Formats: sequence, C-alpha cells, structure tokens
Amino acid sequence: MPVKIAPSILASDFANLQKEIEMINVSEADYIHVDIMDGVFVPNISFGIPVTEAVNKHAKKPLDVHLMIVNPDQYLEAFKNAGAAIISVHYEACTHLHRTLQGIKQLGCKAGVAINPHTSVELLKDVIMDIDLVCIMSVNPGFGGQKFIENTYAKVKRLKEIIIEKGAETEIEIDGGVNENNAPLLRSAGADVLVAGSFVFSSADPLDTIKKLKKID
Ligand SMILES: O=C(CO)[C@H](O)[C@H](O)COP(=O)(O)O
Ligand SMILES: [Fe+2]
Repeated sequence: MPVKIAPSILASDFANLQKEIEMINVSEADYIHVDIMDGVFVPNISFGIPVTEAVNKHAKKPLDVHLMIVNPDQYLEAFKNAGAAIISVHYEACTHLHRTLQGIKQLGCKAGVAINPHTSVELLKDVIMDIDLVCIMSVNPGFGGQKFIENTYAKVKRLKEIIIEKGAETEIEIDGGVNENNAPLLRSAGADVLVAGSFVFSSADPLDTIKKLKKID
C-alpha cells in the first residue's frame, strides 16, 4: 500500500475553510485530519461538532477525526453523525479503552487510538487486534507547528513488530511536526499514514507539497 497523507486542517485558514477543503479534494491526499481539542485534555480549544459537520459537507475524502478530549464516549455518536470515517480517541483519556473501541466500531467507524509521546506502544499489546489505526503523537498534542520528537522512530518500529507478532491489520499514523525530512524515515520505520498540518498549509503550494509527501515511497 502506498503511504497515505492526511492534511490537518488545524493549520488551514478557518475563514476560508471551504476553499481549503476543496484544495484537499483535488489533491492526492487520502484523508482530511480533523483535530478536536477541548481545552481540558489539551491546553487549547480548536473547534467541535458543527465545524466538523460543515467540513464534511464539502469533503470528498474521509474524515480522520482526532479527539483530544476527555470523556470521548459521550461524543462518539455526534462525531459519527458529523461525518467521521475514522475516530481516534486518546489512550490517556479512556478508562475502558476496549469498550470505547467497540463503541466506535458499532457506529460503523474505524477505531483509532492516539498515544502521547510519553505513552509506550507496549501498552497497546492486549488491545491491538481491536484497533484499526494507532496514531503515534510525535509532538505533545494541543498545538500545530511544533518540533518533531525524534524518539518517534523507535516507537514506530516497535509498534510495527507488535502488529506483525500479533497478526493484526492495524495501520500506524504519525501526527505532529511531519515534514519532507522526517517523512521518508517514518515510512521506512513502518508508518502507513502521515498527518501534516503546518508543512502543507504554510507552504507556497499546498497541492504540490501533498504530492511530494505522497511520493516518498
Ligand atoms: O494533533 C495535532 C496537534 O495536537 C495536529 O494534528 C498536529 O499537530 C499536526 O500539525 P503539525 O503538522 O503542524 O504539527
Ligand atoms: Fe491530530
């Protein structure tokens, strides 16, 4: 499978969101990454359900919804109804992760688990068969435009080993500080999906930047 690219609209121009979505629609991107921040789980507030719904009205690519919120179970159905194809919850925000994953799947969405930089991939071993996508955070969640944490490569490699060992079909997504320098290294470590916010939207030609990321294989 070729690498998948998920531009994060967190770094886009919110006042021209429709235009930004239309750019992603005609690009080689695979998903639209939607960052939901509640100001409690992370020290920032982004946007929520109505904006996700508005994005979905124009989107021609699946919405990859990254919930950086406490009590995610309470909002799963609302995000499904707002258009989410993939819903990722944070490991650190779920007391009953297995139950939460079943809940996401029952809604007909792909079930993702995001892990903070301090969270070991070893903690996912017992639930890996139930996870469609692991989102390894390569920055501390809450803000776009942060510096990539180098330890991520080792985490990707180890997680890939666990997935193979267990015979799971889980995809590995990397989120935070992805750029043209670390993308090929992440790919060879075992990454399947690369989220890119600032790198895409701060570039002079976002369409071309997405194309370049897609070509790293
Ligand atoms: O989840 C996120 C932040 O918590 C964003 O998806 C991530 O930061 C992407 O933005 P950038 O590529 O600018 O780092
Ligand atoms: Fe994200």
